[in-house]
Amino acid sequence: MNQAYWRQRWQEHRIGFHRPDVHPRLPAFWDRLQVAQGGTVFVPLCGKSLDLLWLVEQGYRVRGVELSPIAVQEFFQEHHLHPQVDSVGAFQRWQAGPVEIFCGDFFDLTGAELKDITAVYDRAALIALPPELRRAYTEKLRDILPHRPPILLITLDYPQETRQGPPFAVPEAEVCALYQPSWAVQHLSSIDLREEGSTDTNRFEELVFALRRGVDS
Ligand SMILES: C[S@@+](CC[C@H](N)C(=O)[O-])C[C@H]1O[C@@H](n2cnc3c(N)ncnc32)[C@H](O)[C@@H]1O
Repeated sequence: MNQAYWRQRWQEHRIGFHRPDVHPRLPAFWDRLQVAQGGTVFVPLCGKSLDLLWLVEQGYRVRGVELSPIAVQEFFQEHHLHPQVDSVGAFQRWQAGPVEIFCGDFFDLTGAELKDITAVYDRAALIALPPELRRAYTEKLRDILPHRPPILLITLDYPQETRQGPPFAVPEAEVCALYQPSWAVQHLSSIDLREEGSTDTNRFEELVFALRRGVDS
């Protein structure tokens, strides 16, 4: 699951993770974070998700980070947006009004780019990564978000031995181990995806968490 893997997936258009609609858990649970309008929401590993535009419609600015220039270009093209492109550190920054996408490697973020972030939305970022990178990902979040903005986190849970990730299973115990004590973990919901059309024969659940500033901050 290195950079070459994701770049190739975008090149070959193998992007089954991309939804043609807003992820249903975003409008259902976003209010639980109680983020004031006008704030800036960080969306790590954002792909070309329509969730960015939903957040803008709710009155936020959004700042994504995405490795693939194909994803970034398609996002702006598909929504008829005309971005300005410049360089910020190791990133190419694409910006159109309230939407900014930093094109480059999440692990190159320094934190300087995220000082004004008021919340984080993670759908299919943590679960896109294998176990060793999940640890590195959350350690990086800890470094670059010292003010500990609240996070809406969506993961999947299923018997990992039944399929190869990504997406990987990240159960509640692992979420707690990765984020606490920097963030306090509240499990908001478990949704049985087999009741929503998934044909899986094994347990296949989506988990939604609200993470709030914890005791180490
Ligand atoms: C499973 S997709 C999810 C995309 C998006 N969150 C969504 O819901 O559609 C994971 C995305 O992370 C990107 N990615 C993977 N590793 C990355 C890294 N180190 N830095 C930035 N983006 C990365 C991939 O290119 C891919 O678009």
